[in-house]
Amino acid sequence: MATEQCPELRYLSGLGNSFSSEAVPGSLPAGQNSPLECPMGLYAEQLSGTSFTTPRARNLRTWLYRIKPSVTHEPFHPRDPTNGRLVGDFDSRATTVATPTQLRWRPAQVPLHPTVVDFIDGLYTLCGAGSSFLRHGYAIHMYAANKSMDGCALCNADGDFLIVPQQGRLLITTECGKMLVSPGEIVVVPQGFRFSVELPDGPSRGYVSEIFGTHFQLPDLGPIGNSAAHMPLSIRRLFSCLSSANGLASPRDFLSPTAWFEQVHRPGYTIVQKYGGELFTATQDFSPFNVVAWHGNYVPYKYDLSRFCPFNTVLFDHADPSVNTVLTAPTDKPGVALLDFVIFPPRWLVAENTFRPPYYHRNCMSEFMGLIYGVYEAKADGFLPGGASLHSCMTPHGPDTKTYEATINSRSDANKNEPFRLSGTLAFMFESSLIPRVCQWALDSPCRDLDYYQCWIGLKSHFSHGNGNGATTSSSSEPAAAAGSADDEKE
Ligand SMILES: O=C(O)Cc1cc(O)ccc1O
Ligand SMILES: [Fe+2]
Repeated sequence: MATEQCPELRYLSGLGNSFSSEAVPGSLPAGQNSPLECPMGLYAEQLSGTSFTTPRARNLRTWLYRIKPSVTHEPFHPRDPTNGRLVGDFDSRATTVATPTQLRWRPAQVPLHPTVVDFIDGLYTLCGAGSSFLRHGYAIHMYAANKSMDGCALCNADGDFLIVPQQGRLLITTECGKMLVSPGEIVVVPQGFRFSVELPDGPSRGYVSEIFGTHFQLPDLGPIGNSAAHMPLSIRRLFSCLSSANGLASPRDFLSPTAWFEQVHRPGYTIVQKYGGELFTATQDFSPFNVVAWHGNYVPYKYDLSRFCPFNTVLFDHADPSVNTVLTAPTDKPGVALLDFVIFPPRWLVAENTFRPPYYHRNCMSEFMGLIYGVYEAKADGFLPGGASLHSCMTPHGPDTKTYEATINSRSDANKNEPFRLSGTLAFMFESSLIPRVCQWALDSPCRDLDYYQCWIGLKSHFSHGNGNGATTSSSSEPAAAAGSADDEKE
């Protein structure tokens, strides 16, 4: 359905807010959640995103006022045909393997007519860790689809979906209302919401991260938000625009839907329940999008990544990518994420005497990357929009040979320290403290770039010792000439 046919697309602004929305004035009960009789004869139903006993600051739940309750359906059965490429439990060796190899995939071909694939059948897992049953872990999926879901809704009992469309818009109908999500935006559909995905542009593909047992939140701003807190008041006044808790993603740019419902008799309407990574179906004779009013703080939301206010170094050295975390799903360990969603948006690079592309590194966290458009700053070749890469725990990675050589060769340019605007690019990373196991079908995929390692093989030694004889010793008493000249340039 095109947007022009959706004048009802209106949003509520703010992340973590308690919202109220009614599609018909007067349909929301006043002053209580479950009156003896709800306005207009509606049923009250609570959807809990956290345990009843979760402390108030993190407690998430929404009250839905609907024409018929969700429970009115036939029994669940394993779905036939099953998708077969979804995993919710990575502790089993049946479908996944451990590999420290650097992995990269070319973009998946979106199925072509006459093959028809909707969002449910087009969704496949690449890797993940932990278990949806144990409420700890995550899965990384991708989707490639060419047909709107019709007569069915998906309900993910396993976790929250963070969907990153790369090609084609998604018109997502949820029990809270509708959202239109374009490439360059992301959408979060929390655990348990029934939703249906239409493809107004036809062929579509994108990335999905799924988290088990927790929810996304904004990262703390720490010294970014409090940067002037320790300064004298007079200075703080001067910098008043910088001293409040701003920067990165702002809560008001997160948009949630407004109540929308349909009252239709739909025999054979199918609820597809993703439960433990497996799909089950149950039929009912009405649309699940029958919520006339709702209130609460457990809601789907979308976010336009161009609203993100990136931070970076303004003098020297390369900031760690965590500086541009959009959303984080925490673990119980402070500062250690179950899954961070980080972006590499268009921005100014201004660091002086600095290797500006990402550094070479090995990370105790595991990094899955995707590219929405443009060229990623560490990969001159081979990492394409719609493609993906995985560098697991302690697997070395960094700029490809072409990027390294181009950067190093620019050291003699007169303008090497000039500000440079990185434009027309949007990459992202799902970064996790849990080590992923990789699905066998992802390793065997025709999209797998088996030559990925070659992008670093050409990196040659630039080591120059000064005495020209090429002999190497375990230590040197000579000062390093290159380091000395670098220091000279600093001030
Ligand atoms: O590996 C990557 O490309 C992601 C990344 C980017 C960066 O600027 C610094 C560290 C890092 O892991
Ligand atoms: Fe990295």
